Amino acid sequence: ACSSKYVLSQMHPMWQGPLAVPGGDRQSPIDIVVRKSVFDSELKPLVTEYNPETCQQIWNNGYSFLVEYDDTTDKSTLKGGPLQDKFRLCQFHFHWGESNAWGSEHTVDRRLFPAELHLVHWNSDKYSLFEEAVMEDNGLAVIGVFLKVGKRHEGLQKLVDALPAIRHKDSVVEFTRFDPACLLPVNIDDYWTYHGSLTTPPLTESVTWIVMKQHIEVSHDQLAVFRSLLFTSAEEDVQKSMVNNFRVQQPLCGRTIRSSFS
Ligand SMILES: NS(=O)(=O)c1ccc(S(=O)(=O)NCc2cccs2)s1
Ligand SMILES: [Zn+2]
Repeated sequence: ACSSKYVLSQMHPMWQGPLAVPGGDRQSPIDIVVRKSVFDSELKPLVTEYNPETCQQIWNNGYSFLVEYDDTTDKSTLKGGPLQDKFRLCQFHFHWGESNAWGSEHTVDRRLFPAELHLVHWNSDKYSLFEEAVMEDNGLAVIGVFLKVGKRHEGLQKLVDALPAIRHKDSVVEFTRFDPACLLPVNIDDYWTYHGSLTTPPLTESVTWIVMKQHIEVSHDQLAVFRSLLFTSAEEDVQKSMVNNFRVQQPLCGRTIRSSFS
């Protein structure tokens, strides 16, 4: 539906359906067909400068859980790679399945991963607020990292231990001194990049996606704690497990996916 002319309810509970956006021809997520990606030697290495002191809170927004950073100054930033400007980290979150067989939003040659991390940044050279940047063409940059089930991720455990306190939608707890760099793979020089959108409402087509080729490993038990979260708030009488919070894949619509590696 590259030029769909309709949009279903933006409050579609699970956005699982073919939630289309008027004229949406650069929607996310997509399948990354490796042999169709184009090596671009002009792509630079990514430069992340994250300051753990800007970490503020962790909360359940009813779609995922988010770790939010103070983005009132350029303290935690991303530049380089495909980016012309400096981008400020505002939050990171994950998408995962009810089983280890699926859960990621992007796929690589149709391969699904059990989960996917998104580090969300906005263009602080051009805009003064995230809310502005989210509506603009080159407003956002999101780093995607695939998760595989294997050995325990020591850096992730601090975050896993905070999850029981935010089981219900709209619960929030203070969360400080967390360095998101510990969640990046060893090699961040190899990535795919393409122009796409947010994968949840408002679905705006303002994202430069940077999807890492190398995954990180987390343990089965760590991922099980993600699944203990709930979509529903404490007041609701029917509680629903927060699982399968990924969007269905969207048409490429002729877009080119570039790779930083040959
Ligand atoms: N999956 S994604 O990175 O394309 C984003 C979608 C919406 C985002 S948001 O920054 O507007 N926050 C709201 C959020 C909703 C769900 C998780 S976060 S980020
Ligand atoms: Zn996401």
